[in-house]
Amino acid sequence: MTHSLTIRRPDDWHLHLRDGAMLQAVLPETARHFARAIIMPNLVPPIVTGDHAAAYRERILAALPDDMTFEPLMTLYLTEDTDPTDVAAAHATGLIRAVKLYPAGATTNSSSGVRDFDKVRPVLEKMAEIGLPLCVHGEVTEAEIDIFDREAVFIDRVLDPIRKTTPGLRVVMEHITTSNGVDYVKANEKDLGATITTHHLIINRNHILVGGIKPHYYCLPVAKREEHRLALLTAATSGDARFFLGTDSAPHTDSNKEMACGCAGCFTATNTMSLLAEMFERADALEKLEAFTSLNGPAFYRLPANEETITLTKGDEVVYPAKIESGDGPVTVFDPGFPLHWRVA
Ligand SMILES: NC(=O)N[C@@H](CC(=O)O)C(=O)O
Ligand SMILES: [Zn+2]
Ligand SMILES: [Zn+2]
Repeated sequence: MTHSLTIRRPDDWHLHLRDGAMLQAVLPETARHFARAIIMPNLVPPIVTGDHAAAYRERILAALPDDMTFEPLMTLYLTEDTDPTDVAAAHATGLIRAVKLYPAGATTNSSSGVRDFDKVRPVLEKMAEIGLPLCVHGEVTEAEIDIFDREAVFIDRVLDPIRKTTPGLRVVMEHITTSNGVDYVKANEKDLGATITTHHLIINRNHILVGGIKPHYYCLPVAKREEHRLALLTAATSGDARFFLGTDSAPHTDSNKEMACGCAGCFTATNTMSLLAEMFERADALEKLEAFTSLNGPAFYRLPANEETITLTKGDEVVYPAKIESGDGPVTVFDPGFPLHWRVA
């Protein structure tokens, strides 16, 4: 039995750091283990220009504790007014690594997102030309579509048409939650990858709803049936280079989660590596953990894998805080409902 595992230092290909007091509180939780992260641009107001991204990057670096190293990989929030020239310029200097597509109204702070996909065609064409990936929150927003079907319908009605009309566009399907997402990625050899979150490997929709509503398990896209969780676990532990970790660690204060209309998002930055080691061990796939957390993502983003390593060891139960404090109030750390024994040494 393996009790120690050394892997290249991981990266997080989908992360919410927020700003101000919350940024200050959550950044060390990620930087403790992760070398780099793709930083989501859904602030209020969103990060829509290269200038915004440069200023936000400086705020992140200023919030980083002196004894930590971490590289924020910036993104721009795609709107119907996004200027292809600004995108290309921010990409040319290495400032941004992706552009993020939120269908308007799909998730937290997405009201400035895209309503008419034809309006963003010039940006997408420019991105295809320069090889800049599009990260996609893949859910339709039509009121008549059941929330549990929104990812599958998005693939058919929005994503596949966009990919067909924009050949060469490199796409990351963010936080996939269904076997439909897994199958779509597998059916497309080129220019397509997907991030999978830590929590979607662990919970299904029963965890949210059975025995009382659990606001800290509510995120978007919402967790689906068990068969979908199993499809995600199989994809993540397969070693297939098209699947990589994007935690989607999304802090909200407890007062914003535990209310009549609670915010969507699970905060997993603190214990993600312990959670993943546990899930990969249960799947008898610890040897595939490094591909998922540390190799497949850099390969997709055409960046070198990290040279540093981390060592995970298995031992006594891992003690982690139930909540972290932020200047805005406490933030509950994702609790899988079972004890963890793997820790980063
Ligand atoms: N995943 C979530 O449930 N929430 C994210 C937004 C997102 O990634 O969709 C957030 O910003 O809180
Ligand atoms: Zn999202
Ligand atoms: Zn997210």
